[in-house]
Amino acid sequence: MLRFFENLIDPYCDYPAEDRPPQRLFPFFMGYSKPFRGVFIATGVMSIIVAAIEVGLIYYMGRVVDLLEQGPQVVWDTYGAELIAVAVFIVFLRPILQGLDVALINNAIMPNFGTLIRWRAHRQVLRQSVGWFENDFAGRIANRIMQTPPAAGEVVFQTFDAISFSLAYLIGAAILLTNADPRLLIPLVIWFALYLALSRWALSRIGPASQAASDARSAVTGRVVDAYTNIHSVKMFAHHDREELYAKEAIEEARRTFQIEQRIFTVMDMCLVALNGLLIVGVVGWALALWMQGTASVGTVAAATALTLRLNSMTAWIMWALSAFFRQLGVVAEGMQTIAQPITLVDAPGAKPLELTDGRIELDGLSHHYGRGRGGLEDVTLTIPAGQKIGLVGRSGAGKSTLVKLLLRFYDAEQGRILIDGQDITHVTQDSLRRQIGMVQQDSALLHRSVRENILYGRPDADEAAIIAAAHEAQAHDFILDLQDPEGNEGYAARVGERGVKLSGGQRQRITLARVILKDAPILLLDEATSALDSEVEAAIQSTLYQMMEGKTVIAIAHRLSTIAQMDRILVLDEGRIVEDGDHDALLAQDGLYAQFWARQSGGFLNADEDDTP
Ligand SMILES: Nc1ncnc2c1ncn2[C@@H]1O[C@H](COP(=O)(O)OP(=O)(O)OP(=O)(O)O)[C@@H](O)[C@H]1O
Repeated sequence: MLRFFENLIDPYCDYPAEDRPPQRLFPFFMGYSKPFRGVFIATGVMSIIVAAIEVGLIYYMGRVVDLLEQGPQVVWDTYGAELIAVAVFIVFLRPILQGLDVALINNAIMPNFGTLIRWRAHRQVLRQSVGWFENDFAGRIANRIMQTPPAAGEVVFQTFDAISFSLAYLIGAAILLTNADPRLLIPLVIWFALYLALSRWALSRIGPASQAASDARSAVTGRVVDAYTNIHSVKMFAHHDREELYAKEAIEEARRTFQIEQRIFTVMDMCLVALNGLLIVGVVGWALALWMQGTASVGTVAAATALTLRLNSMTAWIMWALSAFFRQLGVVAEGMQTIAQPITLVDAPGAKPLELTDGRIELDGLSHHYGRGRGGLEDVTLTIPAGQKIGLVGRSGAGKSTLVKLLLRFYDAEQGRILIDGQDITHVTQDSLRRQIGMVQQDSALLHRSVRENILYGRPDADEAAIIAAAHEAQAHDFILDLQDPEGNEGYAARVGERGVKLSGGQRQRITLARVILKDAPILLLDEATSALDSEVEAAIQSTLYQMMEGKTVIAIAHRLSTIAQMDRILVLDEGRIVEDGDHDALLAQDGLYAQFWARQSGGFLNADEDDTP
């Protein structure tokens, strides 16, 4: 039966992905929880019914006390049927109604609400640009994705479990006291006013305090994960102490912000106990006084006492629930800093897929400085005819990788445009653009999955024979067969470790090469594609690469000039500008930067950090 409630909402149901999600908490929350609206309403109604039953029971207890005055025989003869009906209600109907309420909260809302938020948040974040990820810690982003859904779930839970229930209970209590004697309402109203004032005081502080505490916790995760992912650097430079200190700063900040949050709770708890004391003395004392004057029955005193004692235990719970509500709202607000960020690099409205006919690339006045006013690329204008093979050289930081990343639209160029076969790349869909481009990078990180899955990333529908053929071409097949991971998976099924750390740099590079071979895209970008290989493997791969380049437009970045000397055309970049353009012989004859690089290479390496300005 509970499965019915569990399946009431599909957390993975379709929804329009928003490039600019609402920036304010309430609209954001409402937007995310749209599929739950019906269930929320049903739960709210059920909570009110359950609270009404609770108040009704107390009222009935008072009535029973009053009835007892009439003697056993009269009570049984006159009210026997009524008592049996109430008993049947309490034993059978009440558990069903309360069970419905609990099942809606526990089974329909709780597991699905957090899942929905986590799923949508992850999808939203995954759509962010490369630049967006470069500006934050992966650990902090992950932490927000992880801690926001349970916090949002808690907010909803408290709303229905505590807040709506207690409101309904309070109203019921007021009605009951008024019925018994309207004067009994006075202490309740005074108490409620003071209680509201206390809540306001506490809640105005809890929200910001918990947001700060949550922010500090995310910062701890960011720093800690940063150290773990860069554990090689930490060990190599023997920087344990520094890393400890770096993390400790964040941990201490988390402690400090948590302390501030906890202070509010302590003060709040103390005030609450005092307030409740007032309530008990006020209502029960007044009821007793009324009874002494003969204007209230014993039953009224009993019901008023039971009600206040119940309110007394409930207020602590409500206050706790309210503070949990606002504390978790603070966590959600903090998570929104990541989840609700607008996606700045999006497909243009009505963008069509890139239609690649020849593979001609044009750069028109392209400038990009990563928002800093310098560095990157400076006014690059260039036409690469279809099928031309370009070698791109220049010192470190000259802007070579920037050019390649702009071509892939990892960033939107600050000025100028890029056309592929006459189509501006900002006007076509990003997916179609990247599908037409194969890229092998200098820093070839792999996904922590099997070798097979990593190679398949290039073309998910490829069959086993195609995977193996690609691995053969990339000179990777033999070493892949020897791989084994700690779980005992071997060969193509072996997992490669986070970012591929369990493989050598050359092995990683060959697997990324295999996946680009499998992808077989008409435009090929090679950013130091063979930099991690020994010369024997590199020689073998060079011939594969030349085969791969057949009929494709290619841009290859290399510091080892021998690997690009045979390209159709070589471009020299310096401080973001193209300063030389021609084939190997022409550039040598020009006797400029390229000739200097070539002359300085011993065994084919460009000493890129030296100042070799002509
Ligand atoms: N994500 C980024 N944010 C800000 N600045 C960046 C970013 N990436 C690169 N840069 C800056 O842009 C300039 C060009 O960098 P780029 O990576 O394009 O150089 P490169 O020629 O490829 O260097 P290398 O040969 O060392 O790979 C550098 O000054 C670099 O600091």
